[in-house]
Amino acid sequence: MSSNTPFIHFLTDILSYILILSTLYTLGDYIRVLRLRQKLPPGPFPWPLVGNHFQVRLPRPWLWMDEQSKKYDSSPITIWRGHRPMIFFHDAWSISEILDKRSNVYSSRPRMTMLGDSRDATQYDQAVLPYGDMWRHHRRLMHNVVGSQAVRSHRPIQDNEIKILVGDLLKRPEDFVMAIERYSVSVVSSVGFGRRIDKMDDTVARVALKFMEGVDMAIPGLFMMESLPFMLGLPKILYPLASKMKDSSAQIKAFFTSLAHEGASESTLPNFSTMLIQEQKETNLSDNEIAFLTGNLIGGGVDTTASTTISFIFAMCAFPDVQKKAYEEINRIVGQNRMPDWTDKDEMPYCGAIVSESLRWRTVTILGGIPHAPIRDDVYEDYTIPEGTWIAGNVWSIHHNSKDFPDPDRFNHDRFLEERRPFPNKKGHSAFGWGRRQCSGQPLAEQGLF
Ligand code: HEM
Repeated sequence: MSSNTPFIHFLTDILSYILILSTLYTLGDYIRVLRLRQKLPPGPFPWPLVGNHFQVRLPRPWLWMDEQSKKYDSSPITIWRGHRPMIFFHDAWSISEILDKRSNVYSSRPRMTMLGDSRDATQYDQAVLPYGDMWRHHRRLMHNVVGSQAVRSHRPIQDNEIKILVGDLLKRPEDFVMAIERYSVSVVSSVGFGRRIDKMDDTVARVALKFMEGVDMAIPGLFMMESLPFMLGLPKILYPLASKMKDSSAQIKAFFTSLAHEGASESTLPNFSTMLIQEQKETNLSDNEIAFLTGNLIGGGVDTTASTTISFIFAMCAFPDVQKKAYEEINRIVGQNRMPDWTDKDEMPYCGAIVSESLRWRTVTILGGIPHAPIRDDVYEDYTIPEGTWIAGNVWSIHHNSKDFPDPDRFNHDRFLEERRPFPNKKGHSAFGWGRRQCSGQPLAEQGLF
């Protein structure tokens, strides 16, 4: 008999224990999921460990969810990311009931692996911070730079950048996407760091393009790590994405920290970075928080505004009758000798309605942007929603509901002009989210889109 035999026995015993314990854990966990499932809105049957990860139909999961909502005849449906539930609402009224009317409960964020932990953002980033003092502090700082009063001071920046954009579009119409992206980056970079962007090969513009890849992070079914968070700790050789995320997040944070310090010390124009570095002297705002606050201008403000503008151009090509009406309005109110500006807005209802319809027709934050979470267990209809549950709106379904938006695929700005059909908010659409977590940059985005 070999001298290795006791060691081999020992190893086999250990492996058997590990196997038995993992099987028991998986079984116990699955029983917990199945019990919890009975108290939640309906949805497809989850598998052990991975939940519905492999059932979500990509690349457009909002269409699959819409089918599920119809199949179960329910606005809220439950999809499982691993053993954690996500509830997606499919009409404007039920999501508003929860996120607007119960905003005292539903203004936190769920723990997220991709958008939060993998970017080391959970403790520092306003967009994913749990509801609390730090989030309120960040929200107030952001409001000081892109709130409805503050954005008036950015009009000259937007006005100049729009003139350059129009020039670029006239010179090279085939490059319209790049011209619009440059415009969007330049506006937020000027506001954030006092630094204009001339060309798309500028470093800030390249980082902004990288950020655009990040919009998918809150889409269910795309990243296994979201269903199995322990994968974030796996070594590079087993799961390269985890290390890649951590490395690129460290680089992006260092980049925005130095850009903010540079903006505060070198730019002669008033900017957000100057305000934050001053705030850092008076409060305990960390460099990490400054990196995310300034980075959010780029992360939140570039792709959203650029994509909405691009959708608007597509709509004008596909629906020339709308374009004709807008052109007539501009000619009537502004004439041929100057550009429209914000003082004309009240007299240009068609153009205002076209902005709203662009945000509705092809909403960029199609699954509501970032999910909300309740700060405690809550009862909604017959369901008990546990604290921390991922709650989001399927904005594709909400904006394609023919009861609220008849003939929804038609770009019809008249729906924002006519006698308003009832809608849970005054704007008549849900592109900017709900309740206390509604988009911070909405005033800047709307001012720019007009
Ligand atoms: C068309 C343009 C935009 C759209 C459609 C949009 C949409 C959204 C949506 C749906 C959310 C999530 C809201 C919720 O949780 O209920 C959000 C959050 C946010 N947006 Fe925007 N956004 C736009 C432009 C901007 C701009 C220009 C900025 C910054 C200058 C910005 C900064 C943010 C921030 C910081 C949050 C996180 C808010 C929080 O958690 O407190 N967004 N946005």
